[in-house]
Amino acid sequence: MSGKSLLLKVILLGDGGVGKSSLMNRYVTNKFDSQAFHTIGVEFLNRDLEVDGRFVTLQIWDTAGQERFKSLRTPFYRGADCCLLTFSVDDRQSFENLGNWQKEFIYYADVKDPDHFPFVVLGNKVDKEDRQVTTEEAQAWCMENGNYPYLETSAKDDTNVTVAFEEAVRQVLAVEEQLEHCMLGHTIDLNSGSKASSSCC
Ligand SMILES: Nc1nc2c(ncn2[C@@H]2O[C@H](COP(=O)(O)OP(=O)(O)OP(=O)(O)O)[C@@H](O)[C@H]2O)c(=O)[nH]1
Repeated sequence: MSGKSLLLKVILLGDGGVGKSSLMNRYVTNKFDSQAFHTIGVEFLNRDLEVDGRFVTLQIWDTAGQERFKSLRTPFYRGADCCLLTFSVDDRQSFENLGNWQKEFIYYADVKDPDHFPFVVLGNKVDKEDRQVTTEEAQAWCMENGNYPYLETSAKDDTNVTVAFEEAVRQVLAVEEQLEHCMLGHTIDLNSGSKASSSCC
């Protein structure tokens, strides 16, 4: 891949066993392990991609979802450009815990402007038949909690996995573009001597 690449850090958060490591491994190595072990602390893998003409190196951080590993994962939240809040559609509790993961991330990543931070929500394991969370209620949660994009994935079947990581990149690029737009607006307004409009930043 040629051209200057933008390094983006995305982080996968969610309950233990929802499939975070499996999503990362499917995306980066195109492999799936039906006997995957729980993650201890954090792990990361890189993948280069091109989204809408931008070259990006995606650094994907996979965290341990089990509560006992909280102190090992939270120091790695800072500097993340996007957070993928993940639950498993066959595990209602993992869906109900999404709000806790969102709060934990905002606190430990020290997000200054949570309303504009790019979160993406993933409902994983859609290949399973014993579903406990409907698409509609997951979409409703996303609407109510920040109007986040929602994608249903399967690391096992490779459903929407690439789409999910590309969506994370698009969300980050959109925020970046908005910031650039606002800064440009301020510059123009400052040059013309008028008060800068703050409608978008
Ligand atoms: N059927 C199905 N099983 C999956 C899928 N994704 C992951 N699994 C299985 O679910 C189990 C847990 O997957 P992991 O990827 O280790 O889950 P995790 O969220 O990383 O778990 P922690 O490391 O404990 O936080 C493993 O047995 C996986 O094989 C999926 O899309 N479909």
